[in-house]
Amino acid sequence: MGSQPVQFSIPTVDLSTYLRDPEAEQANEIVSAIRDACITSGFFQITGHGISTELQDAVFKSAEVVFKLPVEEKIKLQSATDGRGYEVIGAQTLEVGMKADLNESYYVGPEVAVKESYRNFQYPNVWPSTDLISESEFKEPVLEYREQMCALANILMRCLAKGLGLDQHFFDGFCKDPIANVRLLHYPPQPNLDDPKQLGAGAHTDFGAITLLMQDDMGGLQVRKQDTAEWIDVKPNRDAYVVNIGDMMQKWTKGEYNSNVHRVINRSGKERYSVPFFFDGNLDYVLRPLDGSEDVEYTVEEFMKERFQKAYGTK
Ligand SMILES: O=C(O)CCC(=O)C(=O)O
Ligand SMILES: [Fe+2]
Repeated sequence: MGSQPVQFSIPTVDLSTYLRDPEAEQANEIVSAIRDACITSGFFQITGHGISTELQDAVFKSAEVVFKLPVEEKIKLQSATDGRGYEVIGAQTLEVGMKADLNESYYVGPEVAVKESYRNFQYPNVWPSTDLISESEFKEPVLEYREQMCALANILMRCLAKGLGLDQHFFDGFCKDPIANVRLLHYPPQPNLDDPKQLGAGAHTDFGAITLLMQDDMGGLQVRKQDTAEWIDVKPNRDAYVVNIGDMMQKWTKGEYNSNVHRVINRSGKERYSVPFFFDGNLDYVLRPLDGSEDVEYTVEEFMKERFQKAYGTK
């Protein structure tokens, strides 16, 4: 027991027992399966998460509706600030040396009061005119979804804390009033399946604490198995969230939890939709090394600014 090295895996874990009673004996098995995933692949899938199919369908529908708008309407939904509203196809090239990523996306954060100036990462949302898309078709389901995903992320952070041998409430302060954004993503089919330089999303790691991804049935997400340099397909499962560890959590845990490289190639011949939810914690939270070592402390805001600067030279 415990002496076998943990194998690379992307397990599917049913969270329902944990949700019913986090103190139950079986809940410990869930915590332990999630820990094994976090220390190897950095990826796992969860079913039994409690988010309704109706709400998920409504969010996928919102994505379809917004991306079907004419290009001249979509570009009006771009924001002057990063991380909100529409982003055109090819706006990002996540992997150096590759063609621009073949996706378009739309970012939604929490609603904020109108002000003269905004703090980093706390910018106002951009909404399509209600002449184009009604609030009940877009704004309402996406905001409701964001709320529910925050609650689910909070629960997962408790599992992650337990998996590190910490009190389950250890991350509660980090989770309060978090920077947490929904990204609606649309990947057109690859025009040329033999072009190795064209990816839907180039190889990258996520920046924040954890990402919870809802994906359709098309497939295309791949995770890097570092020891063999293989790309492992993440099996699409409409009922599951793909959860992965981000760079902030990797650094915070001194590498115990793994922020792994992943990419997307839409080989399905059809449109692919996915909806990552990036959970990055409270901007003012001070990240202290979990092993109690005397490293410098830094806030979530400082970490995220530095990470964005490294990737895009902005902020
Ligand atoms: O669309 C996907 O499956 C993954 C998207 C992703 O990795 C990201 O947006 O960071
Ligand atoms: Fe990602």
